[in-house]
Amino acid sequence: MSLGVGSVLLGRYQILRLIGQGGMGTVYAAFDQQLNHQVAIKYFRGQDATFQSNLQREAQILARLRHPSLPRVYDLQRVGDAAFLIMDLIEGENLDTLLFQRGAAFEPDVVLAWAKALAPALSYLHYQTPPVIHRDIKPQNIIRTPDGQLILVDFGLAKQWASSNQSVVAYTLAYAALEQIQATSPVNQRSDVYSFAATLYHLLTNCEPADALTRASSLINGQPDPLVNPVNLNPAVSPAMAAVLAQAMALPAHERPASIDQFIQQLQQSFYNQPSLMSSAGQPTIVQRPAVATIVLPTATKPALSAQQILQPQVPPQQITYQEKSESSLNLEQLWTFLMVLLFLVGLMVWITNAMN
Ligand SMILES: Nc1ncnc2c1ncn2[C@@H]1O[C@H](COP(=O)(O)OP(=O)(O)OP(=O)(O)O)[C@@H](O)[C@H]1O
Repeated sequence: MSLGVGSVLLGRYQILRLIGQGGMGTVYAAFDQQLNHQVAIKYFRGQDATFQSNLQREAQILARLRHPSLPRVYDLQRVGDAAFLIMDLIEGENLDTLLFQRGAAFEPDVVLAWAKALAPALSYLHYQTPPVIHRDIKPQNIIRTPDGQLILVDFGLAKQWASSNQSVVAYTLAYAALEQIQATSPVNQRSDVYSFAATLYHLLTNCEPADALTRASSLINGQPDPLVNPVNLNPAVSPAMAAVLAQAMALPAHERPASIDQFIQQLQQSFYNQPSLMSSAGQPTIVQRPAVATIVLPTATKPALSAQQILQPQVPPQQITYQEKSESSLNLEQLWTFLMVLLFLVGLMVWITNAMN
């Protein structure tokens, strides 16, 4: 089936351009000639009957969803072994493109604001009955619209059925949780917590995180976890924020925050309670000493320089000597004053005794 630019699909949708191609299908922008508006069409081809009926069931669930940060799904059309999902066309740039254009990591306050804007959409998916798991959260699937809104695209859709098909990769390795890659245990909202944290890690460091499979095999072979501490990649990230990300990217699912809400709460607390070594403007920030106790980096993700070492203020030895010196001279002064007062009192008593005699 030809889906060239200008061709009309299903007697109604004129293909405007190719948006992108993934493991499961191809996404096009099209013009709906019946309703006179633009849509996005995801084209799945060469799928068997089981996949098609699962896709239909899931599309029915997605069509019921209404959230300002999610595209609306309108229709699913099947032609032979191909299927077309019709949904809102989200205009704008995805965060992967924005990161590439910028060529540098985003500031923690910007990433935190984005995370807070996206979290309600993910929670909304997770609170559905049954829960809708996104399964492919990554910078490429988050679009910033021209008015600055963030929209999460490409959610859920039949990826759980695709994962049983060896020829289809229904996730993106760098952001996928271990249980999703290995298909050892059911994917749940904690799997999305992993992918969401991996996405934020990428935005905060401009580096793709080491994938869960590589990390797991390193640990099995007694090697250190290759996941680089984000503090070492971007000093504007605080050690506390890095610790929250590390926890959310824990390889065992049960060690991660139980929900997106919990993760966001922890991330927000880490941002406001624990300053980084550099302010977002690139100026050194004073690091509060008492916060050392709150830093718990899992040993698996310990950086070359531990959080404890980074936070420990380096006091030059001569300063300590100076402080010791000044303290002891203060004691001598007090002793000298005390002796003078004692001498004066003894003299006074001698004078009074003589005067009385
Ligand atoms: N409704 C939409 N509006 C605009 N762009 C979209 C929409 N849905 C998906 N996209 C974009 O289309 C591109 C390709 O998506 P696609 O889902 O094919 O790729 P993928 O996520 O890499 O792989 P997969 O097939 O495993 O989902 C992505 O960059 C995504 O941002």
